[in-house]
Amino acid sequence: MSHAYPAPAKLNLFLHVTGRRADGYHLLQSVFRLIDRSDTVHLGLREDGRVVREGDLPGVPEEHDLTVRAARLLQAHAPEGAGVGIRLEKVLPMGGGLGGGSSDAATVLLALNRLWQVNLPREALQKLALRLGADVPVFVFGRTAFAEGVGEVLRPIDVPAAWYVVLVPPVQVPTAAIFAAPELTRNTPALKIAPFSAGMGHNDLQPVVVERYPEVARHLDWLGRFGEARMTGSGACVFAAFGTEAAARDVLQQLPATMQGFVAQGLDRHPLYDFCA
Ligand SMILES: C[C@@](CO)(OP(=O)(O)O)[C@H](O)COP(=O)(O)OP(=O)(O)OC[C@H]1O[C@@H](n2ccc(N)nc2=O)[C@H](O)[C@@H]1O
Ligand SMILES: Nc1ncnc2c1ncn2[C@@H]1O[C@H](COP(=O)(O)OP(=O)(O)O)[C@@H](O)[C@H]1O
Repeated sequence: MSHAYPAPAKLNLFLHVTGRRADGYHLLQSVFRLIDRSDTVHLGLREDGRVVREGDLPGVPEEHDLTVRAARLLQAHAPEGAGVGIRLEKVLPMGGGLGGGSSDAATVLLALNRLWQVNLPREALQKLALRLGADVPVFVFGRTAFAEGVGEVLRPIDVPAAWYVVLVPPVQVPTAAIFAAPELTRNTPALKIAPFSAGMGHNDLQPVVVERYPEVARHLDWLGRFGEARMTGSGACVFAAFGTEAAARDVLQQLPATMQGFVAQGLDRHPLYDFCA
């Protein structure tokens, strides 16, 4: 018997690169907003101590799959014999800046924390999450967050209710290559945490991606006719915020046949928020 758990996407409402650590990782400031567009992670408990991926994820071998790695990390804290079969229903585009793979991994941590009765507190689970990637802790944190460090220093922040039009350009952007670009601005002055306001900040990765991926530029230009259009994370997806669902749907309806997109609502809480204390 397997159970289904949602893994929601995120948007970076802004993303500033404020510096670089000695190990090459970049220091960021960002507001992460979860949205109600999700992958689904199916988990079936096993008692033979094995973590098994069921089904294929094109381009991602089982040993690299963040969900498999997440389960194996948590196993160190689980009772003898705890195992799981993992099947993913992907909706979120890979390499889209929506954090799908990271969210899948966080969902595995949150769900197995309960199913295996590991009961780690949230902070400990966030530390494990960081070992999987800079983007994983925020999904365990589970609330709209002002992020610093490499994305792991998280504080809750209030953001007004919003509906987002998200466009999915038909390209995958490799995160590491964008951070490594010589022309990337790495010295945006650090902000003090302040009340969030619409249109606040910018995305330092955006000009680098726009220059290299004309499709991202084309999608930004189109969406920019209806609101402030911005890229999330290292792209390729772009979004704009609207005050009502009707306004967002009206824009999506006008999307040309050569583009793909969806409407999603901002979430104040991860659907599995209560899975850890
Ligand atoms: C840019 C962001 C913004 O939320 O999102 P995505 O576009 O990936 O969704 C994240 O910082 C991405 O986090 P994540 O996708 O987990 O990245 P990781 O696997 O940890 O790192 C991939 C590579 O990107 C570079 N990297 C990543 C994060 C960071 N703060 N500085 C970096 O320089 C490093 O070269 C690293 O090897
Ligand atoms: N379970 C997974 N789902 C998606 N991608 C994964 C997964 N495990 C590892 N990856 C790798 O992580 C990369 C980034 O994926 P993802 O988090 O979906 O996008 P992004 O980081 O751009 O938001 C993928 O291109 C893929 O190689």
